[in-house]
Amino acid sequence: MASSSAIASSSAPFINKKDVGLSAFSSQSSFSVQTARQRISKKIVSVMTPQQTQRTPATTGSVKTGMTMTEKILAKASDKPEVSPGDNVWVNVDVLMTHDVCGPGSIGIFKKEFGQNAKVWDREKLVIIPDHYIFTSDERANRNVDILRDFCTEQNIKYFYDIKDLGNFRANPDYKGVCHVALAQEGHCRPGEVLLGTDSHTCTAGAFGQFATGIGNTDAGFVLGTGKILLKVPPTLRFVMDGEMPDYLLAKDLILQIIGEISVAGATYKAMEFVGSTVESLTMEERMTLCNMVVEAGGKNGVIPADKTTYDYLEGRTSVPYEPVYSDEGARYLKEYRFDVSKLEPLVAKPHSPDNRALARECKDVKIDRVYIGSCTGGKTEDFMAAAKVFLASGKKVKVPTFLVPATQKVWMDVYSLPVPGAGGKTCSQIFEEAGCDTPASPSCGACLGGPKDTYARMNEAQANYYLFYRIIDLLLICYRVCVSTTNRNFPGRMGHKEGQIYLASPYTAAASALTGYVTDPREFLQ
Ligand SMILES: CC(C)[C@H](C(=O)O)[C@@H](O)C(=O)O
Repeated sequence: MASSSAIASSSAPFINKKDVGLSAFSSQSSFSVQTARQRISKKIVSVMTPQQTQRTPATTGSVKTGMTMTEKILAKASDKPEVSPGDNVWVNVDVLMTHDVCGPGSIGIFKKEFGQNAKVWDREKLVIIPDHYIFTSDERANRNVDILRDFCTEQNIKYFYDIKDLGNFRANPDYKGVCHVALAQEGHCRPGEVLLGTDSHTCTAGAFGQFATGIGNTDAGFVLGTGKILLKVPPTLRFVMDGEMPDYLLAKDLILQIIGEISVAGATYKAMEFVGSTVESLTMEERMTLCNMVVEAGGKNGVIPADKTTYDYLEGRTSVPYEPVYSDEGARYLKEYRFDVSKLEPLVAKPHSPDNRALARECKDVKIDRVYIGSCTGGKTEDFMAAAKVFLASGKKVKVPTFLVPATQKVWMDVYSLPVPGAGGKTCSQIFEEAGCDTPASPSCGACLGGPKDTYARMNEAQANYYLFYRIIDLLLICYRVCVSTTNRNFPGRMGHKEGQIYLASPYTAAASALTGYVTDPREFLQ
């Protein structure tokens, strides 16, 4: 048994480190440093100093430490009464998702380690979603989908969202599109569970009050064989967002605000818990946008407590019983940030980093040559509704090519069928057509991460045959290789062209920018 002093010295540094991060806006909120200090000292009282060797009732094992919801989910999944940040625990996995880019590699590792005839641990807990490089003639990309299909047949996998006819996605009723959006729509995201995926944006599912994180192919190969993973429990950062959300802001602005504040490394291997009245007011799709980009701050997972909004969304989508968990009153947070959302303004992340934050209104001098609306971050039904709202309010036509890539087949249907509020029954697709946008494309990850050369809306580089000619054109036009995009990453080369400049923005800001031809604050059209 560990001595009391050992417990004290291992616990104390974590608690002593607890401090409160003040956002640029928190000084205007009701939050006070004094309150934070009082809370910290309350915590320290319950920790034994190294001199206290004798046990007193307050320090016996009968007193449970408060846990965050991330810790609670991991405790439950590892059959432990309690876990603490830094603990390494074997976790039982509820759902493993993989796609066409990482599935074949994960399957290869599974077969190598567990044998050619091995069976996956649970044919109903594996979800396979081709979504990345789908509408392409690239043979290796096509082969990846074939490998997934063969594996699913061999293993009798229950949830495989296949696509065979690339010429007409609608001829493939099982095909969904972007995995993170499809997982939610198909009821695979459930409060209190552990969802892993071979994709960094698997953190999106934290919006459902579950532990969701991306893993590599090797880990996925192991999960395929055992249904387990060894995880280090992350400490939690708490983001309290209060205040009424102005009607020119979207969740994308909130997460760009946070990443700009804490940097792309600010949450490395940490859980990011989002709470507060603003978060409670967000729809599920907006909550997904918030959690989707935690990985752009290095976060291990993002998480939002489940509530009525969550349960309503899940109604009819899943029949699997689930058990939501909530952070304890006395849970330990590494740091707390507070935001008064009513004071925030529309933002962009300038090239080439998601933390390169700027106010959209201060980037008016940035001329653009295209707009891209799509991806797991910004290609959901509500993202298209938001863009349509701006086009409708302006009554104008776009000035640059505007590419629309619905995340999933359901989003595509919504774009063509749901009436946009206040538009006299018009659908998004009608409004987009009137505004002069490109016709909504087949659902997939599209050009969010470049993809093969023939990917729709990819920012392409000069072709080899005409290299010199195109290189000269490229150099002449270089200042116009600029895209405003609702996606999540703007690293060099991310959407294809290695000299491309990507400004990450909300669907409001993207649509406003399409109408002017430069980075534009949506208030120009929404007020
Ligand atoms: C292809 C995949 C491994 C990658 C990821 O993990 O995020 C992609 O989805 C991305 O957005 O960059």
